[in-house]
Amino acid sequence: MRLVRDEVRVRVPATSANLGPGFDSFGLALGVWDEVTVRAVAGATTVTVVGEGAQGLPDGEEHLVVRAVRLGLDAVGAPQAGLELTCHNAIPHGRGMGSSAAAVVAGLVAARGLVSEPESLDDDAVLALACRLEGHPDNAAPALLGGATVAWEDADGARAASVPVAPSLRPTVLVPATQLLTRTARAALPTQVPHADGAFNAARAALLVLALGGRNELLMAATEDRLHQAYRAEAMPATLEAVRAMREAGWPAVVSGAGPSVLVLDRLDAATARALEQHGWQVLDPGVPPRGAHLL
Ligand SMILES: Nc1ncnc2c1ncn2[C@@H]1O[C@H](COP(=O)(O)OP(=O)(O)OP(=O)(O)O)[C@@H](O)[C@H]1O
Ligand SMILES: N[C@@H](CCO)C(=O)O
Repeated sequence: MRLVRDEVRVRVPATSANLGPGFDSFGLALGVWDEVTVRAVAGATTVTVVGEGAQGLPDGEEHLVVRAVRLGLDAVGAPQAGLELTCHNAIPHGRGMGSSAAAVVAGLVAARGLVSEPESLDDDAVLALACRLEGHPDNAAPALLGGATVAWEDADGARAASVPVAPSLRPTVLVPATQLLTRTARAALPTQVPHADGAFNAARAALLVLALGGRNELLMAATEDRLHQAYRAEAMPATLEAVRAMREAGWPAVVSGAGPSVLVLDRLDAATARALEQHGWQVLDPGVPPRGAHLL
């Protein structure tokens, strides 16, 4: 395998995982995009970040996008090179909007763009590699494929299938100022859950497929969860309180990914959005891109 290009540019969307009952499996692409330019160079690896993460991210080999490019090149037997990265980041970090999965998917799609046989890094291969590096296919799948996805793992690794999304679905994301790392939110989960709660979530997750496809009257029931959100309340009390209040007012609100953002599977009216902004939430109306990460 050879490198056939010395520069590629990749766009990758934010994502929201879980969508309530689909813990570690459902995901939705959101129209907030990071853009990464990767150049293969003779010298040492350098990283320039503009926007989210401009301060505090590694600027060399430890940077997540660099690690993902290298993983992709190694996986197909392509030679490594020095890398010059420029990242224009819009996806907030540590907010439950899939920033780390986006970084990994961007690096792998960049590797696909650099090599002589890009088909050896097809979507199945990229998803499997993304999960080796980042762990969670529920964000990586919609970042790669766009739209809504269900991801699962079998003996061969991570797999994903797309779920039809009605054009009328207009999600809203409420983003707080504070961050919460996924590993902190996962540490709050129990090792076992009641059988009845498993059955409860299985029915809701099945309903969610219908609701995403346009059965809007099912959205409230389809976004109920007993497997993860309540367990995480102590780690993000304001988020769980916002979800509770929104649902009481009739909005299909859930914790976005591992939090602390809130995902509402509906478009808010202006007065509700204004009230939330006054309480410190940034209100996004990102849309659902039907296409995921791609080369520009
Ligand atoms: N674009 C990026 N470039 C490099 N590193 C990143 C990038 N985005 C995220 N990271 C790394 O991932 C960390 C955040 O990952 P984490 O999984 O905790 O949150 P998230 O991906 O934003 O949310 P979630 O997985 O719940 O949707 C950041 O602190 C940073 O170390
Ligand atoms: N399913 C994951 C999403 C975050 O990567 C979680 O809720 O922990």
